[in-house]
Amino acid sequence: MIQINQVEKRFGNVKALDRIDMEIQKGSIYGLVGSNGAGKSTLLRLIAGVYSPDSGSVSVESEKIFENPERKQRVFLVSDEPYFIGQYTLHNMADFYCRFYPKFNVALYKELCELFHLPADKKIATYSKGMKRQSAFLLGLSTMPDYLLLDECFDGLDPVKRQVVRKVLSDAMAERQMTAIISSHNLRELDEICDTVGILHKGDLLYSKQLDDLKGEVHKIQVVFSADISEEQLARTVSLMSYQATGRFLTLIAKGSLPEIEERLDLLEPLALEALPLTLEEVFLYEMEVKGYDANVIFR
Ligand SMILES: Nc1ncnc2c1ncn2[C@@H]1O[C@H](COP(=O)(O)OP(=O)(O)OP(=O)(O)O)[C@@H](O)[C@H]1O
Repeated sequence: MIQINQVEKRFGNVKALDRIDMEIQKGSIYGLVGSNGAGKSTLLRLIAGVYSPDSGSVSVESEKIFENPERKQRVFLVSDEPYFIGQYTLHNMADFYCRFYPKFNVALYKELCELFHLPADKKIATYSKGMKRQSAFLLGLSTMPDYLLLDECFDGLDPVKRQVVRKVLSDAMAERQMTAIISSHNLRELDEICDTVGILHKGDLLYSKQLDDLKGEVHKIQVVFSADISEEQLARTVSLMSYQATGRFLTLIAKGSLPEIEERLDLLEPLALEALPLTLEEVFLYEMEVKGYDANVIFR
């Protein structure tokens, strides 16, 4: 498990992280979302032990990570700007990593090269941006980390490659309880991959929750009543997050368990009632609006 307690990190007079508390369970795929400058890379670098916090603590399996070579061996950070040596091919990079990571898994590396269809004998400098990101990901995974930190490395991957990444990550989790943290600007990209999501905004962790819990808590319901029902009346009936009316045809977003919401709305004798699925993006949007944040600022 990764434990982050009251972590603060400043760069000069910029407070990149402001007393963050967070726990990331072993074996989970945690999505870290936030706009530019929210503090995602800083947080990942603190977890990887690249930075030390100005105050608070970052622990991996109950030991502080900074200046802890043994713990650092178990964490691998794939940077948002992956670094490859000058004229190296992917195979050259794999040989390089082999020297520094005793657990580097050559069989897995070769399997991943085939899965991603990467020309491993060509210079990485000639690869596209997406190919470089895939290369950094597969090299990182081949070092067999217990904790793989991925800084925006899926942004811009096509849907087929995202599926491959998802499968490879879930295999690693099933086989050896690997934990992954993926940062992104894009909730949609994380929806399919992650089981837990946290939102960072201007150095604050606004939210951290398991997706199943989150999606089970917020519901979109279309309902038609025979009589006029006011917003106030609805708000007294259910925990109303949003409300739109077109005549007597209402679309509401409500919080709570779905059977309970439906039962309560039934008391108002609707002519028709239907619950519709919400995307993760919509759920966050409503949650953030209720908390008084402008979701358009957070997710752009
Ligand atoms: N090495 C540094 N020196 C000075 N300021 C920094 C440094 N690293 C980060 N910052 C500042 O800390 C804040 C958080 O930056 P960070 O890179 O963690 O955000 P981010 O969420 O990863 O952003 P992006 O999505 O744009 O990559 C920003 O205001 C940034 O300018």
